[in-house]
Amino acid sequence: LPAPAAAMEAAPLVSFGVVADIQYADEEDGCDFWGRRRRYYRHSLRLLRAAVEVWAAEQPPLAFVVQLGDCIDGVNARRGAAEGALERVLAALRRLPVPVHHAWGNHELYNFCRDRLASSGLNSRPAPAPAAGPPAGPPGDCHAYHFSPAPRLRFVLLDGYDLSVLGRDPASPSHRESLRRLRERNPNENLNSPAGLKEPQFVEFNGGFSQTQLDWFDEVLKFSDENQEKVVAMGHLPIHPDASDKVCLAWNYEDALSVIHSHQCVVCFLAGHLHDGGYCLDSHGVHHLTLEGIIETPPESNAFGTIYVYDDKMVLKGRGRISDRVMYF
Ligand SMILES: Nc1ncnc2c1ncn2[C@@H]1O[C@H](COP(=O)(O)OP(=O)(O)O)[C@@H](O)[C@H]1O
Repeated sequence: LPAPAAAMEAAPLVSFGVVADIQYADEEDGCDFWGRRRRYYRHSLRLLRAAVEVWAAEQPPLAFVVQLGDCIDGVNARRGAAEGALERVLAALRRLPVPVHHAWGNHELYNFCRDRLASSGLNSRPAPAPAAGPPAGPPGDCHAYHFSPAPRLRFVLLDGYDLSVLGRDPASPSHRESLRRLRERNPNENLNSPAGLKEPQFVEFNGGFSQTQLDWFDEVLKFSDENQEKVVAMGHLPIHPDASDKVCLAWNYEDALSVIHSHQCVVCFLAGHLHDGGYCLDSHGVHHLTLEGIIETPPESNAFGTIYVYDDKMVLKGRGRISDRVMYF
């Protein structure tokens, strides 16, 4: 901003850091499934540390950071390196004096079962639960919750792998139900393949939202509507086709969108998963921002951002291959 405009800009209600798909592993560079995109497994930790340095120096200080999932890569599981890799990522983030909210992605679930995630540093559900307002989260082991960092502003973290064949005991009813849903729409022998599917998001590396989670989400948004709050919702998986490719969406993204669209309060949905990033303003005025992933970012660049929330807009200051963006409400 030119100086006079900058001087007129009021302080933000809150500012926070965002980062997606770090996918750290102490491994040589690799590539994506198609062999087209390089994945910088080892450098990703250096890029995260550089992000943390920038965030830590920000004035006014950030209120929190959102890590949108896939913080370590599935290759760690095959090498018995999951715990060590996670500890390195969490240690980098611990240099920040603010809380970090962690979405759980497919790569967390390649490395850990949900019980282990719940007892790890990736369980970011605040304790104790808020005294007033809607329930802190849905019942069960879903990693979804809400918090209010400033008056009239609420953040809701959703768990897109609540319905999933990843991270749950294959003998559990929830795994069986998820596998049934997946097979119903994906007849491929390799359930990671979207080949020939009418709904290409029905692959094993995605997941969905249970009705229990959607009902809870609806209850939170009802409370926010009644209290004139603005809501930023977020999760690993994108929920709008115009902010994603056809494959990388949550299985039942339409259900999450209908909950959002039946309320006034949601202004933005933040996601990761799609390493190329994406953005759209949907038909109901909700901004869908999918962040570029660190893992496919060359070591000389970076991919993280800071979002400043004002009464009438959110301003994304992107670093490296993430662009600046102003999102009006
Ligand atoms: N088109 C596809 N057909 C079959 N398997 C696929 C396809 N795309 C991805 N996969 C497999 O699905 C898993 C997740 O894909 P990947 O691209 O690594 O996801 P992420 O972007 O979350 O790292 C990998 O095991 C990958 O080999």
